[in-house]
Amino acid sequence: MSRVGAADAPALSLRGAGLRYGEHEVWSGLDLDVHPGELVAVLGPNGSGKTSLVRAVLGQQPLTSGRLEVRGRPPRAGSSEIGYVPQQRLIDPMTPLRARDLVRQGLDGHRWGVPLPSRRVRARVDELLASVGATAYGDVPVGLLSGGEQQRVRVAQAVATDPALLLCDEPLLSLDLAHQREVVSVIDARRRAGTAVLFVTHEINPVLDVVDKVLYLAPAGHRVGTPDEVLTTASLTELYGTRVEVLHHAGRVLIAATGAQADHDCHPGQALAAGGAA
Ligand SMILES: Nc1ncnc2c1ncn2[C@@H]1O[C@H](COP(=O)(O)OP(=O)(O)OP(=O)(O)O)[C@@H](O)[C@H]1O
Repeated sequence: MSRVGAADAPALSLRGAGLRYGEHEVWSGLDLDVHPGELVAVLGPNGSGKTSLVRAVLGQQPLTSGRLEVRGRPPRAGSSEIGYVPQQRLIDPMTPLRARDLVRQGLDGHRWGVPLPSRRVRARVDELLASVGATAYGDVPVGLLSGGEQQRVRVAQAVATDPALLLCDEPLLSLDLAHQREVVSVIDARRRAGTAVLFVTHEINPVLDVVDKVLYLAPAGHRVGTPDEVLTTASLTELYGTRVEVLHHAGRVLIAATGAQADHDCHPGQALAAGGAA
């Protein structure tokens, strides 16, 4: 995997970051850098704090300790330096917006004052639609598109301002394998062009070929490293505090929870079926 600018200053940096809600510590002591051209997957069971991390990066949730910086500055809600791809949720078929209108919102959403001339906007929207392979359905009402097509359009919307950091919050949920592959390849194209990507997911396998590092959040702590370092029986057994088996088969990672506590925390059926991150 060639990495564009791993030597450059990180687009996202966390140092000793911690978050708690009242007495409930979600995570603490988190150190993580995501450089331009890197893709970091955030994995972990339900309730491990993945969404809380996304909200912290978006500037919606203050840390309780440590530091979080986007391009060297504290995060700001609504920053054009962050592109956000939300969880896949089907858009109502009656929504009166075309795909290109949604993408245009990505351009206008951060902009104050004089609007861009409409010819330039149209050209930029066309370019963005083309970059995610959505030219053919740019004029189709977005609610009539398939889940995968909608997700491509959301990626185009998220990268409209050419953000330094692309934050993807379980963008593959409820997509079939073919659509998962397509959406991952669209996101990976941005990554290869130098965008830093933080990709929250329940399943590592759809992104295994493009991931540089993994942040695994778990009940007994967290770990950052390459997939080979983090997704091992020893490492996950330690993180869950109970026996977890990691198997590699046909280029996929299969995670099987065997202890009673892990059965509760890891959703082993999903993990075994989907090669998920427990
Ligand atoms: N605003 C809040 N106030 C209090 N507790 C919260 C708040 N938001 C989240 N939590 C708790 O913090 C923990 C982490 O939640 P979070 O939603 O970040 O986890 P998650 O890994 O995204 O979970 P899932 O995979 O189920 O979406 C959970 O125990 C949750 O109940």
